[in-house]
Amino acid sequence: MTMGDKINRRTFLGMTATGAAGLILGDFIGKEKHTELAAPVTKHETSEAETISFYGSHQTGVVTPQQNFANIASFDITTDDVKQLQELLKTWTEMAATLMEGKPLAAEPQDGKFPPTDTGEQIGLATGKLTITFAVGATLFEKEGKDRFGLRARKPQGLTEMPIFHKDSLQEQLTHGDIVVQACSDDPMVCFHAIRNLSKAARGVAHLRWQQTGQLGIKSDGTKRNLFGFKDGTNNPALQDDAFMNNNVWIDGADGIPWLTGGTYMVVRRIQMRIETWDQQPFTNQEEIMGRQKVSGAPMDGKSEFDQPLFAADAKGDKTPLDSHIRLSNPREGESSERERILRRGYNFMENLDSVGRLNAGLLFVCFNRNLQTQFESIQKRLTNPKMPDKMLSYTETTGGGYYAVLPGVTTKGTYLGQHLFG
Ligand SMILES: C=CC1=C(C)c2cc3[nH]c(cc4nc(cc5[nH]c(cc1n2)c(C)c5CCC(=O)O)C(CCC(=O)O)=C4C)c(C)c3C=C
Ligand SMILES: [Fe+2]
Repeated sequence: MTMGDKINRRTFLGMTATGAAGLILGDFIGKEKHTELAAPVTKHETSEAETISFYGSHQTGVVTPQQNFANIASFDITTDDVKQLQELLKTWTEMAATLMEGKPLAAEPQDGKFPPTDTGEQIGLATGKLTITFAVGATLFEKEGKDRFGLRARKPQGLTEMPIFHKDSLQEQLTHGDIVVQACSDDPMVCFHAIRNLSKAARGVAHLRWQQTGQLGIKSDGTKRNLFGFKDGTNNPALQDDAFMNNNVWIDGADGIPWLTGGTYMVVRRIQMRIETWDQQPFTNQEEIMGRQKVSGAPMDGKSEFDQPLFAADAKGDKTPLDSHIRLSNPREGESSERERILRRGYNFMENLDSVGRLNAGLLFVCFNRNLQTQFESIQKRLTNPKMPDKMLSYTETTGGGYYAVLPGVTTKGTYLGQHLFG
């Protein structure tokens, strides 16, 4: 192929897969792509172990071992033309596959008279196991009573806008959105680059509604800690536990939403933590609030982190307070507790001071589950029950987030994210 040859989407994917050449994705949207073969580019130095394939029956970024950094961005669709929405999803599919491979979106320089296609700040960086996960909110199907894209009948019954729970302080500009994109990598620049370029490609069709970065401690072995200083994730299900994922995370034919088979539901909550107040609590109070020992992560009645706590039915001689976070999150009442279990995948956030000089920091809580109402909401309602709320609620305030349906994975090159939604 020579310079200036036209290539179609399938050729494009074939070429990026073999790393044959750099490409111009063109203006991405609304026009036929002027994908031309440009000068060969230096291949990014990415080792096999550092890149994750975009393709598969489930999207990545759910059961993928957690990378150290995240950038979650929520978009509002600004067009009411369903074709433009489909075109955006096609473009994002190609871009995500390319970005996750560690390839540039185009070989630069192109025509110097135009802005570059790829913004370039990732050049020379490894992908850091970049994953990009796409999910849709309830408003994509219906907004203010309007069937925007002819998709109303396809809305999963359980996919609502995230309700306001007791003590929530949701801010409109930090909440909901039509499509959410989660980029995770061991390099924060790579996350930013992904979101920035997806957003740039969406110009005129979708715009950013909110975005939130998050991070974990980098060089720690074992369970990472949250900003209250506790190990967070100890009793998360094992990522290799396929039986758990099939029962509690992945949506299948039995859920009666064929276009969502292979997907899951994602909950995002931007939870502000009242760090200064927490830091004044005595050590033992902190442990009683959480229901775990702070240094080791062991249960109150255990010795090491992965010991299982024993909750006595009558709470006599029981060392884990009834209103502690872990006891309310998981009362361990047999089968019903097992069915409720979720997969958590959150990150810490630390930003500038707030308007009254407090540390603006907290937990970007993310979880995945197969049923929003019988899993996440059931747990959340116990934690926020005004009769016996989670003690930790006095030190947290949720300001944003949303409910989203994670689209099934893309199995075949040439097909695109959410394709079955329109079928
Ligand atoms: C509704 C779901 C949950 C929210 C919201 C939530 C917020 C939140 N959690 C912590 C810190 C910890 N959580 C821990 C355990 C835990 N949390 C939830 C659910 C929510 N947490 C569950 C289901 C569990 C597992 C309970 C169990 O099975 O034992 C822990 C303990 C260690 C662990 O198992 O991960 C900590 C610590 C914070 C700081 C927070 C909001 C700011
Ligand atoms: Fe928790």
